[in-house]
Amino acid sequence: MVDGKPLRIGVAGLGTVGGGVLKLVSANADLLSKRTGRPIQVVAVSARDRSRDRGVDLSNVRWYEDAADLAVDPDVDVFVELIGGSDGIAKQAVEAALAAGKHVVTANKALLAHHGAALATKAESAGLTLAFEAAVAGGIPAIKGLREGLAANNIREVHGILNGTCNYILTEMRTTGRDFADVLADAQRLGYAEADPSFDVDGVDAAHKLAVLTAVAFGAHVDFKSVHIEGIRHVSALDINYAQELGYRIRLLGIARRTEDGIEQRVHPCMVPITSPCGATDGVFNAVVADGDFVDKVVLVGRGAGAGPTASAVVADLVDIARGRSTPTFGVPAAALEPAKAAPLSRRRGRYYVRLMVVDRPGVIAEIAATLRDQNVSMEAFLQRGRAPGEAVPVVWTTHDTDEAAMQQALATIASLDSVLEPPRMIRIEDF
Ligand SMILES: NC(=O)c1ccc[n+]([C@@H]2O[C@H](COP(=O)([O-])OP(=O)(O)OC[C@H]3O[C@@H](n4cnc5c(N)ncnc54)[C@H](O)[C@@H]3O)[C@@H](O)[C@H]2O)c1
Ligand SMILES: N[C@@H](CCO)C(=O)O
Ligand code: NA
Repeated sequence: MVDGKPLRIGVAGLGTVGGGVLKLVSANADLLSKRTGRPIQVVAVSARDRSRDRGVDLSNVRWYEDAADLAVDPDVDVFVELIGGSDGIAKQAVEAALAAGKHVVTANKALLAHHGAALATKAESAGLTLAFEAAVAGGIPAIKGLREGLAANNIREVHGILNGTCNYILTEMRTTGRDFADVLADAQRLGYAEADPSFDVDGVDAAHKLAVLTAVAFGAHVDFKSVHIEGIRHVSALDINYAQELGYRIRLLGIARRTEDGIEQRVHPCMVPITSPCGATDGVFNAVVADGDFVDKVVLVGRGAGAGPTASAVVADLVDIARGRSTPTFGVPAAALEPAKAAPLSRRRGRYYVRLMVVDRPGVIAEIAATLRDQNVSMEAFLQRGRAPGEAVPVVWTTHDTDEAAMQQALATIASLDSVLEPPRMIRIEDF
């Protein structure tokens, strides 16, 4: 219902994203009002540090020490949760807002990954909107793109670069040779990283987003616990250089696919062709690639983190609410979401890159080749550069299509060989 009355917003959390939302709502006030037929006004906020200058005049805005009190303010129409965390105050305040009849907009993928289905049920049964465009792939309209734009399709697969911090780190390591810790500190300074950056580099943040994206893509229950998760801590400069030589980029990807066994969900470093959509997406940019049965492949690329892009997504959700538009939270009503059925990663069939550090002595390669033969793993390319008799040298190969289970078995055997000095580094190759 659009009646020209202001849409009254309460914002909890005024950090990177909250600050960005305040700025956007103020800077583009006229535009938003023209587009929705009513002003969007921030009337209340809750934040830890009242004295901090956020570059926006908050003198006429109500302050709350406790976000849960803001959530039930009778003069707030929409509660915007930008605090973060899967439980604690964020969950408590969102639940309080829904119970008090407020629409909720959140950027909190951790909350949605753990409690998305339950919160959607609460919102829908009260006729309220729970919106979260900012939670997945920052400024990219990935949720709306899938849920509204591709609503006519059976989605076969969705994959993408879902963590800006990791893509920024991998890009900077390749293009500048800087080391991991140094680039991560940069990403934190730029407002890309999570409060606990291990969520970024260990793949957990991308897995939160993938679980939410999967639910929207397939109309299935959010099933975070079934996501296979590996992060980027083990990706070395050596691997990044070998990837380049082989025609690939290393990306942390989230991949969700419908298979005969159920829905496969995985987050791990991948090698993808340099010219593929994900291979060509550098820096803090994210990419989301969806494959629908009628539309075929659709690619969305944009900034995945940072104040401006994330605020853009939060406010787009506010525009929907101001216009009175509503869509089932995950594309189908919460009661009709398909029960989670997870396909195991052991059923993956595909190509692999492997790097070993071995003692440079005769017979080592023959031992490795014998292990691969025993597991029916077929080598595609093999690289060994330079000689350093008696010392550690890298040995790299790629495989033809191989079963994950066979690959894991071969790697376990290879890891136990005396001549292999470090745990084997394996990166899955995806020829998207
Ligand atoms: N930074 C990004 O690029 C980005 C992008 C998409 C989504 N997100 C998500 O947005 C949310 C916020 O992220 P951020 O980067 O702005 O984090 P941030 O740490 O910069 O901001 C969070 C703010 O919440 C405040 N806060 C903490 N506890 C509070 C409480 N009890 N009451 C009120 N305020 C409280 C903190 O003081 C802080 O200012 C998180 O869920 C995050 O995952 C962030
Ligand atoms: N830490 C997240 C923020 C965006 O959700 C990232 O780097 O992608
Ligand atoms: Na988004």
